[in-house]
Amino acid sequence: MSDAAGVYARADGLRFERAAGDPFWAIECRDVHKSFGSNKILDGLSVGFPDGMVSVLLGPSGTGKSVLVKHLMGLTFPDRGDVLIKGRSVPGMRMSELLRMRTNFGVCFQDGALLGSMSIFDNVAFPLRQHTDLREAEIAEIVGHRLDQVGLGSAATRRPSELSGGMRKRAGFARALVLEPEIMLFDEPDSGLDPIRTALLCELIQEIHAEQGGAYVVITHNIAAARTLGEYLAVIWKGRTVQAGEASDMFGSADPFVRQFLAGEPRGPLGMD
Ligand SMILES: Nc1ncnc2c1ncn2[C@@H]1O[C@H](COP(=O)(O)OP(=O)(O)OP(=O)(O)O)[C@@H](O)[C@H]1O
Repeated sequence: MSDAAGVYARADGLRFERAAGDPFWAIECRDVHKSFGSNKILDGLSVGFPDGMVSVLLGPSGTGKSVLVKHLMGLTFPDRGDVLIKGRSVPGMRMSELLRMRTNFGVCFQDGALLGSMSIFDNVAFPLRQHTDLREAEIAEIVGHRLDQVGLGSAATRRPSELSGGMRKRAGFARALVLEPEIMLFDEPDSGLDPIRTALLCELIQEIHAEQGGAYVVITHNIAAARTLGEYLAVIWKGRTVQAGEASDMFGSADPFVRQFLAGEPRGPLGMD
């Protein structure tokens, strides 16, 4: 792709404007193929996630969303095709580059993925102790700030088992933020939360994104959350992008699969199998 300004059309039909030298896509998958044995999972997937926006990745269960995320972080590699993070090819990176690149990702897992034997403070401090040589006083300041940001300032000394599911997710979010990543991935942040806690978590994600910027990618099956959070939506099915684009276009899509999926309709191209 050229670096010049202009309107570009992608393989999946999406058109976007780009200023000269502006890296529009923080993440880009180009014609990615991946099989496990004879099980073809990604079948020529082309999709991008823009910088500076909250994107939502949607698709039926078992369609390859988690496999796609593993490709983004270089935890697995395409059989064919390319994955680019900020324009750099992940499969082309040496191990040292991969490890550096991964510190630029903040990942929020469903249950927070906290270490049960450590306090919330130590969990959030963990990446700073692992990846920086900051002094403890500096670490304490950063951790305190992040815990305040997610509303857990008074829970620092507690263990993960003493927190609710929603609090654990927020603690995981605080931990994912401490290295100031340029890209944040959220794996079903709403899972197990009631609608009010989900709405509050969506608000928090939006607030922190508005403050910090960067590319956020949220995987969810929750269409209400997608509607609230998503500035940019990508719908994948059977290992390919059905449609991707700005939220307003996607919620008005004429594509029968996208319409069915975003409306949660039982009838349409997607059935039980
Ligand atoms: N390492 C692996 N080896 C073999 N098969 C795998 C491996 N990883 C994933 N798969 C298969 O790839 C398919 C897609 O899985 P994936 O977890 O990416 O789906 P998903 O879209 O994230 O689903 P869900 O919405 O239910 O989380 C599944 O059939 C899964 O069994």
